[in-house]
Amino acid sequence: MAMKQFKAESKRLLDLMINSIYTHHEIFLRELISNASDAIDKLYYRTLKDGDTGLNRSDFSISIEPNKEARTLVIRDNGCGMTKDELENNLGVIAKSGSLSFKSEQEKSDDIDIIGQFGVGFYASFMVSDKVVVESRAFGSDEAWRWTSSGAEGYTVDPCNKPDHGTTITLHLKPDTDDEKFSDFLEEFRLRSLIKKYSDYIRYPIRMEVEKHRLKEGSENDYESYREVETINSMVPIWKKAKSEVTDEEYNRFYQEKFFDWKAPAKVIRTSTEGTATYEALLFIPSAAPMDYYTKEYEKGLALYASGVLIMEKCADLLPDYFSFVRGLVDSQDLSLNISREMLQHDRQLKLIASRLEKKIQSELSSMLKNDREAYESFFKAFGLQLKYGVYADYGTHKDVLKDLLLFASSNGDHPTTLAEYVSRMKEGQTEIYYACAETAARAAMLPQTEAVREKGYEILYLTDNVDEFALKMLMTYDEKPFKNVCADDLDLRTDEEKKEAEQQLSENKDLLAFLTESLDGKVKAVTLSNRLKSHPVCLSSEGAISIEMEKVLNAMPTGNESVKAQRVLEINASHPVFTKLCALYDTDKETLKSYASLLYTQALLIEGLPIDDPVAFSNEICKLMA
Ligand SMILES: Nc1ncnc2c1ncn2[C@@H]1O[C@H](COP(=O)(O)OP(=O)(O)OP(=O)(O)O)[C@@H](O)[C@H]1O
Repeated sequence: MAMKQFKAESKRLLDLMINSIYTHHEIFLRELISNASDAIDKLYYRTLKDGDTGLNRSDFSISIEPNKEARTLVIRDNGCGMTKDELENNLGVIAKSGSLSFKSEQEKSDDIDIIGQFGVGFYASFMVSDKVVVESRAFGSDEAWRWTSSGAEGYTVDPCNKPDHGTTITLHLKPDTDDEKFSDFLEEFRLRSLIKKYSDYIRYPIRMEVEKHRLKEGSENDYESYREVETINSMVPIWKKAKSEVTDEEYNRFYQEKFFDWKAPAKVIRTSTEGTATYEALLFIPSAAPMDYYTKEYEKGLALYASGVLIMEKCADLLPDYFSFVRGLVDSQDLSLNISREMLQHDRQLKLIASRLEKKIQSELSSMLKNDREAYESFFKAFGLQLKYGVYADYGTHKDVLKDLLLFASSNGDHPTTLAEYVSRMKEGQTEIYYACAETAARAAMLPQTEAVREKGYEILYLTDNVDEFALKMLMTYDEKPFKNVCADDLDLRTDEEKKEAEQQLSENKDLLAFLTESLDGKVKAVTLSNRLKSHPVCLSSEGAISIEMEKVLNAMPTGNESVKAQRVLEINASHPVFTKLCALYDTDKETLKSYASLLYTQALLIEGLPIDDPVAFSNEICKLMA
């Protein structure tokens, strides 16, 4: 058959594999064994479900056959096999083509990352081979096909003879170089250790002919060697092994291989129950968010096994959205193999398992927060946003699960705080939990409105994510203490005496303030004297439920319309020299006063990080003053 070309993306990946400077060439074997195991899974699943294959579990196996003379390594399985079309579609096009597109063009030389982050699967064979031959016969088909490729220039597919169903992959190993002896991959010892290292938990026997020794018949000390096929892997899935038998390293490796993460997980959770719902679960909290985590490409879910047989790769119903970062699997004997996706959604057992897992994840995170603060803070950096969305979502239904897992920056120091810690530090007489919103904690700290609160010795939470204030609004209170935005117009920290004094000042300046309000022509609801400003001349506050920060967030949403507006109030500091000036102008020069009102309002907008209506006019006004 004529040579066919690889699809562009596949060719790119293939080039990377062939010229790989990646040091872990050995992973090719793990990839091919995993594929073989997946292919057997498919056929075994069909065997259990339909019972029409005439096969038993004990019929399935994977075999590894090194041949030093021919310099080939064969990986053989009796799984589902591939039709001609499947051979072309599966091996001519990279399955996870999406993974590659995450990497931008300029980064593509960094092949270590790509290999580490995404399973490269079948193409890994080209890291060690200069020619790969795949012979396959789909179960139930009477034809077999041979796919051959010597690398990036393309591949051919021809008919071949293959008596049994399944797939046989023959790797023609590259010649040895000074840096790497590819012929090592034909050594029994090396192959055995690779199988143990990477594929021990594969649930089908991985067989290899090995050299053994025994006493010669009739002799007492004369040994002879002989060859025998041996099962190399222990076959017990990692989640079925006794906890004491599995090392942290093994869990990490399992996680990294199964979920294509180049970092070890932040936490491994192993849990099982018996009774109304019997299951074993092995869960992982990743230490960093995958690149697609905060996009709609990311799919949450846990792998679901029924008595050790994989029935679904990603069962979304097992995880609430706010814990969507958790990866792992659940194996339960209560589930039927025949269960469909739709039925699963209504399955009581599954609901029960999901709710237990939710509690378990919550309690593990709490204990991490308590016992390993550093790890928790780095977890929260990666996934805290998801937890905060969780508080806000579904009308706050899940707030009790999540409220003690939240962290916020605060005026208390460089480390983020929990709400409970904040409350424990509240001063006598403090009744509210104060917060300020801005793009960064540093900017929040600079807001003029924070000054008076800090001066009282009250701590302030600095909210820097868009969702933060919405989440706090959903919580309403923590430990019965209401949350209070330092920019809210009804924040009042004054003593009765101070209040009285201020009231008098307000009535004395009534006309001036009314004039300023009017001259701002609807831009603010009112201009008033501030009860919170200390050294700054002006600030904006908001009246009612929508804060200025919420207005910003809502209007920035793609679906937002500009009609959501906070009720703005311009506050002026009566102790500031600028105010004295305003009073004087009111009596002598109302035109200049009008322009000052506009300047002060624009300054307040800038301080809040809000866009100004007419930057050119603002600049002209300033220049006029300077000249
Ligand atoms: N031994 C095999 N038997 C049957 N089908 C196979 C075999 N090896 C590979 N395939 C098919 O080829 C496809 C591509 O394999 P490849 O290893 O490149 O990607 P993958 O297994 O889908 O992804 P990954 O290895 O990254 O999990 C597989 O999805 C599978 O359909």
